[in-house]
Amino acid sequence: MTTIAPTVTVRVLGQPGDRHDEILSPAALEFVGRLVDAFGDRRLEILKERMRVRDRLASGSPLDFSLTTGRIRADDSWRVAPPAPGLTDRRVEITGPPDRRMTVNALNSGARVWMADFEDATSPTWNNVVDGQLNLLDAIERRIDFTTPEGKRYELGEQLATIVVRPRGWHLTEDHLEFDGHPAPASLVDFGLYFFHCAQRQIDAGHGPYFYLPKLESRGEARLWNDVFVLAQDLLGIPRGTIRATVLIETITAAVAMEEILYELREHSSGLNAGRWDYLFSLIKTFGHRTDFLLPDRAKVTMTAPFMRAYTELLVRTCHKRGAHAIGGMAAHVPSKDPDAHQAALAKVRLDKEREAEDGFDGSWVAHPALVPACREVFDGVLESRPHQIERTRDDVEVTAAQLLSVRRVSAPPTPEGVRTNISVALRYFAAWLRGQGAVALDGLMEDAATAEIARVQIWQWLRHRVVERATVVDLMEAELDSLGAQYPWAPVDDIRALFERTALARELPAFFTNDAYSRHLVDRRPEGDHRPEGQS
Ligand SMILES: CC(=O)SCCNC(=O)CCNC(=O)[C@H](O)C(C)(C)COP(=O)(O)OP(=O)(O)OC[C@H]1O[C@@H](n2cnc3c(N)ncnc32)[C@H](O)[C@@H]1OP(=O)(O)O
Ligand SMILES: O=CC(=O)O
Ligand SMILES: [Mg+2]
Repeated sequence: MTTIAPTVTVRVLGQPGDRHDEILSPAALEFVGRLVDAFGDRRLEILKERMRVRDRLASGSPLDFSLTTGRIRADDSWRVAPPAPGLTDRRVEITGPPDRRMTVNALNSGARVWMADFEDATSPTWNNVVDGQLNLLDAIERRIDFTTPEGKRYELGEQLATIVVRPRGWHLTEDHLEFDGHPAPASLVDFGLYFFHCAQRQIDAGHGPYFYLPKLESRGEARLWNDVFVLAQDLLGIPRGTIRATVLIETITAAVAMEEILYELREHSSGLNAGRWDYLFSLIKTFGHRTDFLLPDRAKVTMTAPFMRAYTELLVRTCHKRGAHAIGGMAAHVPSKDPDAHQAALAKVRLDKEREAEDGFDGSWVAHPALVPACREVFDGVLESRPHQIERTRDDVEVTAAQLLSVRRVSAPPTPEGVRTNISVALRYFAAWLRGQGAVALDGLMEDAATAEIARVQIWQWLRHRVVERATVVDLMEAELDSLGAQYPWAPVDDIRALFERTALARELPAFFTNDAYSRHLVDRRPEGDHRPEGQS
């Protein structure tokens, strides 16, 4: 146990791993402790406010752009900070968890930016969290090169992507670190450890400490992040305004506060990203009880649906009006070893990126190195020698809250195949997540926490509206669990069933499956000081 001046005590409850002490140094923990001390209570208030808003919307309050912040939207004089070094040209951004191989592969991929992800693509086991930080530090120090036992060499090239770290969202805790007896907010752990170790190193290397901020639900959450940035910079003597953060607009309540979110973070903002998968999840979670929000099979809800177009058009307009980058989202198709399937996946990704580039986005996300060239070619075609198209203000775009919510136009009951697919995806993804893998390719699609959330909340919604029989879902679930158990003898089938029952089949819809699964399955509750490997007693 360490005491952090003047009052905060920290306990590291996670089992020690190789070189973890380099990340969990007393000075780094003191720094995180100061952030927790300053902002822990405000985070709790924010979580309560989320519940209040959710209850209000569930009981019929209308969702709209706020009247009280109308002056922020009407004031044409403010802009966000200019693009920071390494973030001017963002035409291709690759995303992925910061595991060691992927860190090297992503940095070498030819993408301009690598979004190193502790949120949707990471299952936050203690090892993944601390090793991820170590990999980032090693990559920045250029000491990450290694050779696998099979003889495959991984080494950083000359032209590397700019690193942008996505810490976990405000809803999660890091239970392996306790400050004054309370689990630490996971956001502050991921942000704080990276900032402490890497901010100055990134500045020295000609870039800076850059972040993606996930799952924000309001302007107040953006203000909280901005205050975290101000204190973090002050504590380390780094000039204010050095940090840059791109906010994912991936909740329906954030969609009606995009401009306010940019405003709160304007000194540190590097734009907005259209996080389409969590956005769909948020729509179903918020309005799933309403029959006019009955969405069809997941595969049928595409980015050309009018309510999704309203969302992306508004995002581009808002960003460019304020001098900020608008970054596109993730097309879920991933490369395949089958040549025909591979070409089909490439064509779908290309189409998605073409629409984004033509709509005015300044760059977009890909999930795999083999997709970088397709995205780059599309944006090269539109941007030519310009680094972005921020000057293309979309004054032609007018989006109302009603358009963002015009789901009824695509509303339809699911097909039997759609039901089976969602059950199968959710269960197989849960199996991977419980094993420590936060992103997987299933049936040619990238699946991560956001896409799996859609799968499970759709099942909940279809049951609630009785467009699917409970007995059918239970039968399909058992059949899928049987095949999962046969294919992967290691899969904890009973845990996966119980997780699905609690998060998809229960009457009340839990806000995130990850809170439940984390506290039951990823938290290592062995007594402090018991450092025997897991499974040995
Ligand atoms: C909704 C959202 O939030 S989207 C953002 C969050 N989600 C993500 O970031 C998912 C990113 N993508 C991935 O994690 C992976 O591409 C997966 C899991 C979907 C597929 O990974 P794999 O099954 O390993 O794919 P595959 O076998 O084709 O990989 C080939 C090589 O490319 C590498 N690779 C694949 N995807 C990535 C990536 N995103 N970043 C870096 N390297 C990658 C693999 O490590 C592998 O390298 P190796 O040959 O040196 O071992
Ligand atoms: O984080 C991205 C998303 O689509 O969700
Ligand atoms: Mg997301």
